[in-house]
Amino acid sequence: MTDSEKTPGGASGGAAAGHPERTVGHTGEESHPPPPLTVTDVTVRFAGLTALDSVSFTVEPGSVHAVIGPNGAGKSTCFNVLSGVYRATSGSVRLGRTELTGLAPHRVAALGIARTFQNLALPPHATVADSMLLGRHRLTRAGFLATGLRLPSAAREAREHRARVGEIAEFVGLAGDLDRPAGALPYGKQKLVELGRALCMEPTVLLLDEPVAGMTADERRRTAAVVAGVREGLGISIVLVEHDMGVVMRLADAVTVLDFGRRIAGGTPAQVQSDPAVVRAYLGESPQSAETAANEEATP
Ligand SMILES: Nc1ncnc2c1ncn2[C@@H]1O[C@H](COP(=O)(O)OP(=O)(O)OP(=O)(O)O)[C@@H](O)[C@H]1O
Repeated sequence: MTDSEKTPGGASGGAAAGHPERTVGHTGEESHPPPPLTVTDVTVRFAGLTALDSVSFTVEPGSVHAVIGPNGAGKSTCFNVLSGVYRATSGSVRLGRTELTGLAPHRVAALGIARTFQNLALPPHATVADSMLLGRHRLTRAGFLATGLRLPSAAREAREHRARVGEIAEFVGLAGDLDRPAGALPYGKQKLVELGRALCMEPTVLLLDEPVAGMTADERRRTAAVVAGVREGLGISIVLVEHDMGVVMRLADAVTVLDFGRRIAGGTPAQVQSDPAVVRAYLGESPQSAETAANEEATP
């Protein structure tokens, strides 16, 4: 991956111009590298079917970690365990020293793990700004009463949140769309609104569920550039479940490969790309042709 590919506004993207300063969070405090996200021996069983079988991997701080595998490999199950939607039958998921296993999704989110959805989950008539403001909910300090009574403190806080939404909108390339209904935007931009809403939570870990699924080639490139920019500019750890091998190869620092619920390989994109077990399971081709195919997909 070249530097330009990693940066929004670079050759492959042109998505976003301004990075919000990494040190300027909603609190104005200095941000620290996120703790590692450690998945240890996670098993998930559904009525006799083992969807995940003792899977372990670590998402290193500030890295993009892709989870890939053929259909039914267990990627979505893994994603759902990380976001708290599914409870692991056994094993553990930790953010630093904090155990996440068994926490409800809103508790996981409150710990700074934001997610996007494979299918769009935007309020249909809300503007882009209001949709993104939803992501600020957990950071809102003014209580119901202060907001309802329109106290100056609540008004000031609301202004600060809107300003931050503006910065993040610029970062993901939506600055010109803030007042438009999110539902009226092209699909690729709606997905960026979702990404922006997740970033508005000021997460330390971002879980992306097939972020480029259903996009045109141009939208894929723009979105990949934004994701690369998030990693570069904000230092957030990113877990990426994605079918598009080109995007995975371009964005990921590390890849975990699942097949029939088992982790069959892990390493850098180059390592897994030439791993015979991966080629057999995932690509079903000879290592030579698999590598060629992935390289071709990675070429914009
Ligand atoms: N809620 C559930 N109840 C029963 N079985 C499930 C459930 N969710 C997933 N499975 C099964 O677990 C296995 C793994 O599914 P999962 O959706 O995690 O795979 P995946 O890698 O995300 O597949 P795809 O790429 O097709 O989305 C599959 O056999 C699937 O049918």
